[in-house]
Amino acid sequence: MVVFAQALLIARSAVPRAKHTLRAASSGRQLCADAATAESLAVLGVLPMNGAAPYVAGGRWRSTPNTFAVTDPATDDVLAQVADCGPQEAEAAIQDAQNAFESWARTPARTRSDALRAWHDAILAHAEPLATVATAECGKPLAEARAEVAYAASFVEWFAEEAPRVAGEVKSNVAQDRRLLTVRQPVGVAAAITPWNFPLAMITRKVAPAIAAGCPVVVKPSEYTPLTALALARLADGLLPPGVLNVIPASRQNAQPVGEVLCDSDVVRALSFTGSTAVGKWLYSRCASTVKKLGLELGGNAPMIVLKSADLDTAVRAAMASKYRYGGQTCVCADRFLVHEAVVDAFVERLAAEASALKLGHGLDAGTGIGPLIDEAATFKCQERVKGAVRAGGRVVCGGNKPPGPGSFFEPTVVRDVAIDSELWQLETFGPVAGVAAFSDDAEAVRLANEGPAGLAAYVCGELGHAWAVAERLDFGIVGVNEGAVSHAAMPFGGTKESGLGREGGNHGIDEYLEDKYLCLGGLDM
Ligand SMILES: NC(=O)c1ccc[n+]([C@@H]2O[C@H](COP(=O)([O-])OP(=O)(O)OC[C@H]3O[C@@H](n4cnc5c(N)ncnc54)[C@H](O)[C@@H]3O)[C@@H](O)[C@H]2O)c1
Ligand SMILES: O=C[C@H](O)CS(=O)(=O)O
Repeated sequence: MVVFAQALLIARSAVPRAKHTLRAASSGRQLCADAATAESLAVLGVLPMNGAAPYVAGGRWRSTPNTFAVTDPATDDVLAQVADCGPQEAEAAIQDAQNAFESWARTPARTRSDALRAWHDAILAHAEPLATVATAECGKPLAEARAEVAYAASFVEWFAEEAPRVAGEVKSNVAQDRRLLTVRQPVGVAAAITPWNFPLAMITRKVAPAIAAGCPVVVKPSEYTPLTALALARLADGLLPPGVLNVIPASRQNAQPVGEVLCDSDVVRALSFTGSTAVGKWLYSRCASTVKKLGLELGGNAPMIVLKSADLDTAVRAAMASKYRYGGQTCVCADRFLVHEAVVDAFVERLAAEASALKLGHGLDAGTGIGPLIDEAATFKCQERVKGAVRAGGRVVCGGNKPPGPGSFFEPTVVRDVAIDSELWQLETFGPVAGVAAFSDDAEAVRLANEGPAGLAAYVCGELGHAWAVAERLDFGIVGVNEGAVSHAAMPFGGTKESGLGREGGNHGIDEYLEDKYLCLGGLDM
């Protein structure tokens, strides 16, 4: 079982970054401008149709009249054109999924398990091209992308094993004239709307349990990372029946119109979303009209409490593993550091020294510790949050700037003496910026950590008994104790408060796609 290892290590290989185009044997049309990505897409079988990467629905790869561009955030170069699905394509994909539902629901669980296992194996067999495409689209260092491939595959493996274990129950001791049974049945067609920051794992964390349960899925990936989603789907070709896995990429302009179709359809019985809290709230309200089963994995703003009893090496290691993973663009990154006044100077000095040592660069280049943020808006947000924190009395210890040149980069940054009412403290920044505030009293640290609408992840470093006592008082779905890299397919992932609804992964992740049906067998004379 894969434990999600922290991948801040230097990327191992320098994938050649020659500039030439790959011309698909079939159409001879250019798909991708970047050599490493083009070769990877070819290996994965994501080849152009009418000059753009096609989408898949009902087991058929199709093109659309319109396409949208996918860019490399490190260079601002256009990587490829991709089919731009709108409401019409979404409606058709839902119907394709519905057409597949009855047969897939009746398929023996072991058969569903075997199909998922084969997909898992195909993903791992194509780990390098998958990682390369993911890095090209979302910018994460190749080492982290490789780790994400393993993480994504671990969800497919986990739910391949869960599929045959779905079972009902019988209560035979309630009454003489009846037997009471439950069976667990797939809810029906599921929809998944996913973010760009884990373009593989956020899809398999939804699709694997749905397919294991017997639910066909329509996936709308992020407009930033559609090629990665299409590559995953291509690897499922021939392993899943037509219509079980449908991927409908859409441009930013089509995201909401497609979302409306998915929400308004009474054929879609479950919708699982991972992304910002604002969009999650919109989907929550839009799904009310059809009362769907809803899974929401939303925004974070994680506190990390460093207690007086903390071991400094452990605390800094946990901070680096959490804060600067994928340049701080994960929903579980530590953002708000509450550090006991007795250790804050030493902690800040060590953290700034290690953060400053991270090399900015293209994710495919060896030595890159932090790649670009996803777009210019993300770097602007970081810059504004740092400026605001300084205006409120904070002090930049390292970083704090967008370096000159192309790409949406931002320096790994530590700001200390951050005001609790500053936006850097109050809001999720989603960048490589650590905000540090000192505390003197543990109860005050817990109060500050629990303040606000975010309840996804929290961290606490200290002597074990001391840290555990604090951890149990934190109002979050996930708590790391002396550890900054906590996510694992075997454990429930999700948040309290406005960080979401439901849990993904673990022993109950498949429940999101099942209905319990109670059957009463009466008229027995025993
Ligand atoms: N809790 C988690 O597991 C988790 C994981 C990853 C990211 N996130 C959160 O996601 C955010 C960053 O990801 P993002 O920028 O992709 O989020 P986002 O909400 O902007 O986009 C997420 C997905 O929703 C789609 N979308 C956007 N507006 C939509 C609309 N009106 N209707 C339908 N679909 C719409 C996007 O196209 C994308 O596919 C951060 O807040 C982060 O904390 C949470
Ligand atoms: O950011 C989103 C992911 O859920 C974080 S993790 O890879 O699951 O830790």
